[in-house]
Amino acid sequence: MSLLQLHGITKKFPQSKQFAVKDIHIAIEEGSIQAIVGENGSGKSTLLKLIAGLEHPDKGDIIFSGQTIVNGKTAVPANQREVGVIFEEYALFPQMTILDNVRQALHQETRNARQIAKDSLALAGLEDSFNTYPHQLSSGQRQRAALARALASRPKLLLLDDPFRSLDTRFKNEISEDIQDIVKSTGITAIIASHHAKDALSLADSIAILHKGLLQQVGTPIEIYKQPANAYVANFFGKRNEILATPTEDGFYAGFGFIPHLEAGNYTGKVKILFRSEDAKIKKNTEQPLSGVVSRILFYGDHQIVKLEDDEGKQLSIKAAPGRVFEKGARMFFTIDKYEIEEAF
Ligand SMILES: Nc1ncnc2c1ncn2[C@@H]1O[C@H](COP(=O)(O)OP(=O)(O)OP(=O)(O)O)[C@@H](O)[C@H]1O
Repeated sequence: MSLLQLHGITKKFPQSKQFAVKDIHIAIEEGSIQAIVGENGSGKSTLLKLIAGLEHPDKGDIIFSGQTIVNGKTAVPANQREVGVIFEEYALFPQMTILDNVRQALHQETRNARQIAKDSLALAGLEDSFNTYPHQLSSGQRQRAALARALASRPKLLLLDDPFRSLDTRFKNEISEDIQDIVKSTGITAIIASHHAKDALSLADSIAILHKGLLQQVGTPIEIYKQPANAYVANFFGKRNEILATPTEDGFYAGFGFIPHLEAGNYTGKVKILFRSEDAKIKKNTEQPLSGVVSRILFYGDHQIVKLEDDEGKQLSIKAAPGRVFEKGARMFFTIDKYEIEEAF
């Protein structure tokens, strides 16, 4: 069942020429983690603010937990929506301990506020730091404290705006796993905005991609990665190789050699062959119709990327196992297991 539905949400700021978000339709399942990803300025924060009630859309409706909370000019105020937010602008108060920071987020009349704040901090993994001040915490711990503060009032929906922004990989992975655990154990629904595509792939149940305020695709991480709706989405999750090729009856000729393809004859003009570095394989067998000369080897610990060049200096990248030894200048043979074809012009 959907907890949240956006219907045709559109917002343009008066000072701006472009729409911040335009005609957004999306339904978010209860208890799920929805990632909203996109480059800087794509409209992620605006969308979260519209959901939180911190901005009002020019057009569109929002239905939250079965109730219409935004409809034309009318809207339920932000403080009456059961939404917890983690925005960079709402940093922790530096002069308060983190326990007081979390308590302060609760209603004054809340009974057992101290205990609730402690429970929230414990849920966010900060049971040993109640009396510390924000400056005494690491950036990862501060992010946890912000999480505890947003969770304290037990919202139905948690909005996190780029929670990994200033975290290094270790903290990022830890917090990412904790957010997953917390969401799944409390039943809270979370929407996480991030400009980092890879974080979203491992964390979210569903991913929505925004580009210049327009929704490009919504789907599971596997759908988005394996069946991108367009070239923008495909490249957002890692730039694809692009080889220019000429069709013949039974395949395509490219600078790297021949790519057999039974329906190549259906194409009249030049095409682009598009594939990810993991969809090609370097072979020991030298009787492959595709080859290139190693121009660069990039080692990443758990894998390496080998760049091959054709005779005209055009490059492509192939992912290889970390233990394999490659030599710059050597000719390597390869296959492309999965690719897309696009008309070039
Ligand atoms: N208060 C505002 N006044 C005017 N323009 C704004 C305002 N807030 C956002 N914008 C504009 O709306 C567009 C979307 O901005 P938004 O902050 O939502 O993007 P974002 O994807 O969250 O970017 P980032 O990753 O940099 O935070 C941008 O062009 C931005 O300049």
